[in-house]
Amino acid sequence: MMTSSYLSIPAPYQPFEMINDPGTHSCRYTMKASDLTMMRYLQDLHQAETPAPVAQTPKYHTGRLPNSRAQDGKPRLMLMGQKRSGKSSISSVVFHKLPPSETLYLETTTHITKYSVHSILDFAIYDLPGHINYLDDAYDDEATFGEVDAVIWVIDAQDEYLDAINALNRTVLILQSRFPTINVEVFVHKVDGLSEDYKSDTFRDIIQRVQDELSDAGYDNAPVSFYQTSIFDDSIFEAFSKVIQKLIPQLPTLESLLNSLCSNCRIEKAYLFDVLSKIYIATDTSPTDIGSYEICSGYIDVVVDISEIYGWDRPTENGHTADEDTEDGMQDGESLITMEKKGNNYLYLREINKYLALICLMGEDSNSEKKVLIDYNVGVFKEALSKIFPGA
Ligand SMILES: Nc1nc2c(ncn2[C@@H]2O[C@H](COP(=O)(O)OP(=O)(O)OP(=O)(O)O)[C@@H](O)[C@H]2O)c(=O)[nH]1
Repeated sequence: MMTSSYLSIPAPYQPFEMINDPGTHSCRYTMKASDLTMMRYLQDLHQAETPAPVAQTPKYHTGRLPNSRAQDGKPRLMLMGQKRSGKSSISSVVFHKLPPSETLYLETTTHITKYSVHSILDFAIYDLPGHINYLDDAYDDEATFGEVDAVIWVIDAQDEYLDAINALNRTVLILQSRFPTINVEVFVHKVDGLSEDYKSDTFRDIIQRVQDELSDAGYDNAPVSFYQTSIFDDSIFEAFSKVIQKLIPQLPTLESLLNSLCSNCRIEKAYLFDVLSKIYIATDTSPTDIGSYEICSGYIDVVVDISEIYGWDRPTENGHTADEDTEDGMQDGESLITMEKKGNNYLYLREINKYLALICLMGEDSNSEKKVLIDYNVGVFKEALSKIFPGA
């Protein structure tokens, strides 16, 4: 991979495309329909901010956070599962950047541990000790689950998992009867040590056992999803991204903005990343594959490392920077990287605000000569985001 990375270069703000006119041997500038489409999105945003009401009840609640007693819009997630299934390792790797190999030395969790994540969407993760049965009569369900938006149930796929499934089934049935709005996210974890065949057999078996139990109890449409995860690759970040996305009320708006950006700028895939956690809070609706996520997340690692050396203070809300010597015009970090093996393809990164970065895998016909136009459309996208997340 050859890099042509130019961090810290201010993005030109150019709404026009230069068109060569062969008849007159002259150039003219024209505003493209694509720009107008993005403009229209921007103008419609005040309506788009709240998802349109749907006739049928959605399968998942999409961020209205019905359990939040505090009404602060902050999602609360709970990590549950048998002891040694990998709960603390997951939160340490994803949110504290602990190298996966060092999770070997993590001590058993003895009390509920809270991790607060400060991002575009502040959220809290509670790590529950695996040896305590919270469904026991000694525990108050309302106090434990009353404010939770999603339960992440971790199953160790390398271990005997029948007990874990029984405990999960009991929990899901109680949640369905008492807290039906809580999303249950099952992480079939530690799949790194399994052969491909055994991995997919185990995954299918776990899904089947949970679904059978649910449909026997009459809950055919329970909000339960399954993921194969491991802390030794990007699968844990991908799974967490999908869990968090379900709790973002603005997701439909973000997706339609990204779709529009992709079609107007011939982008193959666009991700909106929370830079520090490497969780993507939205992507366009074209099919996702772990390969493109891995390329983008690797790119973020490189950019974060370089920014630690060459970065600058971002302007605060009143437009001043903590370090007033910062050059004028350096508002957004941006970077391009060329992937030699993939012909003309390149990756485009643009900082959106102090938490978010947009990363795009550009399509074949979107060569870097069109960068001015892409910059312009990304500028419009960024403006739209500042309306969706005011104050970010
Ligand atoms: N192979 C493999 N091992 C993992 C993975 N995730 C965690 N582990 C290992 O699993 C062991 C238990 O991990 P913990 O995170 O302490 O488990 P826990 O669920 O928090 O355990 P309790 O605190 O007892 O509830 C550690 O030795 C980790 O290194 C994974 O994805 N793959």
